[in-house]
Amino acid sequence: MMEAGGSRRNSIELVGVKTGTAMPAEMREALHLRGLVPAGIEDFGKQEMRAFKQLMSKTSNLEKYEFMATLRCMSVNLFFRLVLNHFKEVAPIIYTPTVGEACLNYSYIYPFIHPSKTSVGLFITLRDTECIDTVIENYRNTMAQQIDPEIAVITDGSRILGLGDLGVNGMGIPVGKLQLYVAIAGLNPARCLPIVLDFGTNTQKYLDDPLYLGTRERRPDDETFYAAAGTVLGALFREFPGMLVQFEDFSTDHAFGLLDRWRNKAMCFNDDIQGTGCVILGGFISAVEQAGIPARDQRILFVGAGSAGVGVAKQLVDYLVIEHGIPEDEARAMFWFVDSRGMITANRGDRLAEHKVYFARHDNGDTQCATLEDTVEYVRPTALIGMSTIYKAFSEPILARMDEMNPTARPIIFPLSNPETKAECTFEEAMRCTGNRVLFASGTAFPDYTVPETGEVKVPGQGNNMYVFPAIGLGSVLCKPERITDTMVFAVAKALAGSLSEQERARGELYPRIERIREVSAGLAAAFITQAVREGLAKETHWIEIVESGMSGGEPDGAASIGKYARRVLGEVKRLMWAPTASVEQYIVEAAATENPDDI
Ligand SMILES: O=C([O-])CC(=O)C(=O)O
Ligand SMILES: [Mg+2]
Repeated sequence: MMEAGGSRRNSIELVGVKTGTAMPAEMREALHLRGLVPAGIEDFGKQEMRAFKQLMSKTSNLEKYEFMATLRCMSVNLFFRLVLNHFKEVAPIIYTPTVGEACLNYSYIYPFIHPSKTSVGLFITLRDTECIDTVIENYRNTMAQQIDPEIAVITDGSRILGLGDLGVNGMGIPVGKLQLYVAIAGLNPARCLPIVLDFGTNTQKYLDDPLYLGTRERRPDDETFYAAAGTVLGALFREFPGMLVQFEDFSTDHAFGLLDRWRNKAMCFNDDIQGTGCVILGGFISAVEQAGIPARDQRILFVGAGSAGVGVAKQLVDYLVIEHGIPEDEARAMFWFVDSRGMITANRGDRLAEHKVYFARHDNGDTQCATLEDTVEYVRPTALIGMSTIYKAFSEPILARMDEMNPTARPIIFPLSNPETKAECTFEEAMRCTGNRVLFASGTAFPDYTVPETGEVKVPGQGNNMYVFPAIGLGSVLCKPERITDTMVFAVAKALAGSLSEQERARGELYPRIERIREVSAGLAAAFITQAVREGLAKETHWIEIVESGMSGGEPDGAASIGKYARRVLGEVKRLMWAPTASVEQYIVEAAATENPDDI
């Protein structure tokens, strides 16, 4: 096994380097390392402890992010063991909120070391789209063993979180999302492809910044954008048939435009529209169940009327119609919106953007509310949903009013803007101002809150799409639906609400504890696959058989039985999820079998 010479020897050396302090004695001998490395021979657990200690010793979150990014280049295996085994601490570093800070600084912290092959993503400029086949060929040549990617997360950096147009710096988002795909959904890291469409930026600061890494020009017009994006997507779907594309953080119009153009043609979804909608719906279902008033008595005030907010509200309407039998007109009348000009009404005097018309109020008579405060007094909401990216828009007086106005029902307050610097309020504020009664979900991660009087620790719900996109993606990658339908996404939202444990429910939580996210995601993926099979859209016949074997027992039809069918699928989903290798011996066997140990 240890003979030297040629690429075999190189491969063994690489394995040796990758195992680091875990390198077995005979490998050290064979590689002539006697005297060159410390004596201690460790297992992976020890390495993980040391890495975690080093990580935690960094004082700023950005330093922690950089540490993780470097670790990822050095050992995929160690990186993911750290993420998986310390998810609660590490997720906010590699993902939101720190990833936002990392994107803002992307051009400054870009590493000097060459990234490991698996972390290579695609940076595609407008010029590159003219020779897209070469770009894909180049990517292929970097891939070990020529395995095709099974998922791409793609952005053009034009609307990164709530931070705006960051251009190429937005690459941190597809990278971070895919790291969560591996940790949460067990996708193989070697088969994940982050892509940024570097078509320029309209942010002058970057155009003027000598260290900006992207294309130094303004963004193209719509026609050029759609043609160029179409060239890239067409090539990706052609070259990697069966690959899932997740659209991420495109400016709102393009997000909807791309989704409309591709959703019926290929396996794709938009995380900010469908993923965010799904996770909010899941949390909302749980909140409505716990609020203490009938669903149809909810009065829901949305703050921020971008198309994402409106899209989310429409999903809530569908839910109220389908699950609570409320007629659509009545369900729609349970919603109010506030934008920068105040409450959205049909007679406000301005021309409403197309997407706002559906929810514009017609029953306000002469009343117009110019501010959120006025609208709250007028609507007397039971639920306040923030998608405004306005920091502290839910001021303490507004939160206190939500408490006073809802003496019997528990107020629902969802500050969903992201990252923390854009959040409408914090968990601590919402708890304090509502006598700890709030049913809370935020877009960013907030710390736990200890109730001063009782010492009870309250855990904030994180209505972040990380609860669902990994499951939608995993489900898609496994059963390969011809397309991803709203009803498949709806099945995931319902399964998410259904995934709360007895204790979580008793504590008034709206989402399962983050530590359980991998297990929960497997269940959600199973619900997705089951629904895809039921809709006749799953192309992997393997799943059709498994789902049908579960259905053949004569169980009742209908959405409520999805969970039951899904359980039969769950075992198979779990079996197929990737996990980092825990034993050094196994790792060496795997690494020796691959051309490129960087990938494991
Ligand atoms: O990345 C996140 O944390 C959630 C998300 O998709 C966004 O805010 O665009
Ligand atoms: Mg996003």
